[in-house]
Amino acid sequence: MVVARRWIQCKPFQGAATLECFQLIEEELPGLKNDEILIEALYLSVDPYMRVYPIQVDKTPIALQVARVKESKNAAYPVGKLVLAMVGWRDKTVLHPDQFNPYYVPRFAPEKTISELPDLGDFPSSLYLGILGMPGLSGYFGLLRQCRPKKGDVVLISSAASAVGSVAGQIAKLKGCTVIGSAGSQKKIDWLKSLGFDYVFNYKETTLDEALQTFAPDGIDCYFDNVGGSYSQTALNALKPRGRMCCCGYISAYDTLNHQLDSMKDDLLLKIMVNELSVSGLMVLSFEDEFQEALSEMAQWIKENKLKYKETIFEGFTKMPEALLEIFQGTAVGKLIVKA
Ligand SMILES: NC(=O)C1=CN([C@@H]2O[C@H](COP(=O)(O)OP(=O)(O)OC[C@H]3O[C@@H](n4cnc5c(N)ncnc54)[C@H](OP(=O)(O)O)[C@@H]3O)[C@@H](O)[C@H]2O)C=CC1
Ligand SMILES: CCCCCC(=O)/C=C/[C@@H]1[C@@H](C/C=C\CCCC(=O)O)[C@@H](O)C[C@H]1O
Repeated sequence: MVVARRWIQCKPFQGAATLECFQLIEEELPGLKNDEILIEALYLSVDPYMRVYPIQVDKTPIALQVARVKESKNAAYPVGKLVLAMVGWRDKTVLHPDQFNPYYVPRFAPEKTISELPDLGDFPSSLYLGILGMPGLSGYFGLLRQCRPKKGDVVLISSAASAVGSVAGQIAKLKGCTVIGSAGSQKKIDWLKSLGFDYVFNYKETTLDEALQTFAPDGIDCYFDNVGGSYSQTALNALKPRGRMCCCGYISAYDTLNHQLDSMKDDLLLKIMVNELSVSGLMVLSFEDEFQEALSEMAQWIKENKLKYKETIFEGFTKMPEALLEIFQGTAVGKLIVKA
């Protein structure tokens, strides 16, 4: 008989989570059926998103773990094999390696519970939960694909000492950027300096406004957001024209909520992040080099009656103010023109 332990959330979150919200329980595991395996956790990831993830399995919060096969009735999973398993806060689990992931949500969790460890060479297996796992990949793709840093750019990273932020900031350095990072303790500040961050500050002692006045008086080119809220509003305001922002996290809010994010459903940054929205500002003169090509294409569409137009023409130069007011009264259809 194998006894497993798992944590359950025994009380609802009401504001900041407390230890009393969790209870450790024991349960006897069933014997293995054909093709099943018994795995034992070696390392479990602890991630901010666990506080708000919409699914628990029998009240057990989500977690990815590095686990070792302890018993097996599946030739493909011999005893001793290491796997990544999204089985939650459990120390031992009996499962079929191909089972559907009970924590599955499209875009948020994979369909399968078990996945292979990446074949990357001789690294401690715990790294596959951090820098060589989801957090590291978040820093990598969030910075390179969404911030798109260029050599010489000024890049701001919030929660810069976090698993995600520390990767994003180091990659920004590798790309030749000037990197500003914030964190909440001197120990983290010292670590960031050792990583080569150009400027670091403790956001609990220095406001972002003050830090940017000193470190980036001309503004920033990229902002890698891990925190949301007023910090991110300030960072947004500091972005230069055509600056880029990655909405990666909103940790300033997770532990202030009841279990779900519903109470923040209209928050712009949260919606952009969770729905992975691409939002871009436009000032059309930025496309001036392409105007001739665009006008030729539209002229051809008009000739082919594929693109149509309307005009509302006010007669006489003296009608300018009346025409402008008309725009906001909105009764005229089509482009407003004054025939002088
Ligand atoms: N979009 C995605 O796919 C992913 C997004 N993320 C997000 O990245 C961010 C970092 O995650 P991860 O690296 O795993 O985190 P870590 O657990 O490594 O670090 C979290 C840090 O966040 C800071 N923090 C905690 N509470 C607050 C608060 N109320 N206000 C401001 N900062 C706070 C603390 O550092 P300090 O206060 O010292 O800065 C804490 O150490 C999170 O927002 C997370 O949701 C993570 C993984 C994937
Ligand atoms: C707003 C929740 C946290 C978002 C940032 C983050 O840490 C993402 C982590 C993902 C995670 C999905 C997490 C939560 C999505 C639930 C949001 C909701 O609408 O309820 C998972 O996909 C692994 C990390 O990439």
